[in-house]
Amino acid sequence: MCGLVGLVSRDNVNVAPEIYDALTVLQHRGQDAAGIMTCSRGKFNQRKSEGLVRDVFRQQHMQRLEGSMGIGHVRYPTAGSSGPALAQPFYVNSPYGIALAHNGNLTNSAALTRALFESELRHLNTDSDSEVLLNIFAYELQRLGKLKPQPSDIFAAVNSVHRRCRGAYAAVAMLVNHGMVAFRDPYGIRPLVIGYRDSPGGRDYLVASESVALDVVGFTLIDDVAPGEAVFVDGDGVLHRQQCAENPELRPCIFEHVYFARPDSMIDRISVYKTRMRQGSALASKIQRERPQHDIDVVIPIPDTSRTAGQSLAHDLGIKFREGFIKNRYIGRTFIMPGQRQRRKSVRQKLNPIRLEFEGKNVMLVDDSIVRGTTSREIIQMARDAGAARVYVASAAPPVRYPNVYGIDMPSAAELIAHGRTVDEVCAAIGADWLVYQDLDDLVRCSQEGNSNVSGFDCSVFDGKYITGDVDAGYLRDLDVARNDEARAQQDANDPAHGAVVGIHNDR
Ligand SMILES: O=P(O)(O)OC[C@H]1O[C@H](OP(=O)(O)OP(=O)(O)O)[C@H](O)[C@@H]1O
Ligand SMILES: NC(=O)CC[C@H](N)C(=O)O
Ligand SMILES: [Mg+2]
Repeated sequence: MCGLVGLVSRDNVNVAPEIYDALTVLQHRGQDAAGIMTCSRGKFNQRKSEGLVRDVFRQQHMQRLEGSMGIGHVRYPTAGSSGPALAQPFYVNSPYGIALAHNGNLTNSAALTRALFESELRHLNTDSDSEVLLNIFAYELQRLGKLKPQPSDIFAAVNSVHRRCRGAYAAVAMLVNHGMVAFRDPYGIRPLVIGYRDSPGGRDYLVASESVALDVVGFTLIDDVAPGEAVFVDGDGVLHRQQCAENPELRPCIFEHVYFARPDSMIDRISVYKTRMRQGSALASKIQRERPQHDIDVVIPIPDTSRTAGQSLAHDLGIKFREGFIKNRYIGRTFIMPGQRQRRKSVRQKLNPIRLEFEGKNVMLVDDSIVRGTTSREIIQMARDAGAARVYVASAAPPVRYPNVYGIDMPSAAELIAHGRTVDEVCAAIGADWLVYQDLDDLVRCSQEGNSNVSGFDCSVFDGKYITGDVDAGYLRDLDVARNDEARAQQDANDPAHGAVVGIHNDR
């Protein structure tokens, strides 16, 4: 999952500091690389590199990032290699000069790459699907041949993107002298919002992956960008919106509600926080139904994400809720780290038990999800080492059994602990005394209660049904071979530099 931001201001100010602030609250969506591009006096300025937002941008970079229009990105790789060359935004010089930032994952980037190369005579310098998306958009805009593109031209190009690209894409692009456009795939798999702020020079617009980014820089939410819709802020600062897909149908990724998004975000008018509270309540009902005579003494969340669901679970069960694990606030999210060794080590560095909450007690540990099982395995052992009598585990999401192809880095079924295992087998594999999972119907209901107009969600990691209809066994096999942990470690060993940043000057 990546995070993106785009800002156009009518004031004659540099927007880079605000983009920086917005990226810091989207950091949970991607920890590998970060970048900002701005536009001033008909030129792009850029800084992008591997690392966290706070490490990538120094004062000298911020000074160079001049301009009242800009876009930014935090990356969590799901396609291509890691490394500086794949940090975003991406740039093409023609037409107009376009920079683009993307959250999601294209499922037909191999076919599109061939078409771009063989028929459209375009060069791609990386193996990033986001560079593919940018070039498809650029090619479709160039074909229209306008010296000054009108909103209808921008929307026509987005329509062509929808016809050609498959998979998940929320994107923001900036066109030198002509404005900023943001669009969301026809299923709205990844989130995207737009907000405004009135400044002395007129109305400013901000698009972002999550509404928290609007909050932190003082913008008011206008709306979610609808599935298939494009929003375009032209060179005069006027906002245009248009539906650009033939059959849009909102099917947002439910894993955003489970894990990815911040609880203080609203996605498709659904409060992530309230949804997680409902998840805890639904889980409590299941426990009461299935084990009315349980002997749980205390409910302990595995920080951070499960704290919200853990509270309502404990409340509804009428059991004490205790913070039994303290999180080292300087360690990032472990699940989105590359490589299993780093993930396992980080769990130990990140969480430390408070012994007295465990000694002699039957503890129910709550997590939002169990994916590879890295966290639960370690945590259960830590709870036992801290003296717990019995260790029960509850997951606010159902078993994760299928790979994700829409922007979450779970490419390999074999790496998922619940793949091909029954609940009892997972329970044994993680070393718990009892394991209870949320039912998928309940999970969907918890999200839907926030907005009954959302008639369905992409639940592919739980049910193996891929909403874009183009993901078959062959695709999943190829993805597994190319991107499982071992394959990527091998790629890193073969090409540690992952290529150089080609395009715009990006000094250190
Ligand atoms: O089964 P696993 O493969 O370990 O993945 C699942 C775990 O990873 C995530 O935590 P993470 O540390 O990434 O972030 P958090 O602090 O937001 O909970 C998630 O919240 C689970 O705890
Ligand atoms: N998680 C994402 O949204 C990733 C975006 C893009 N597929 C990349 O790998 O850079
Ligand atoms: Mg966690």
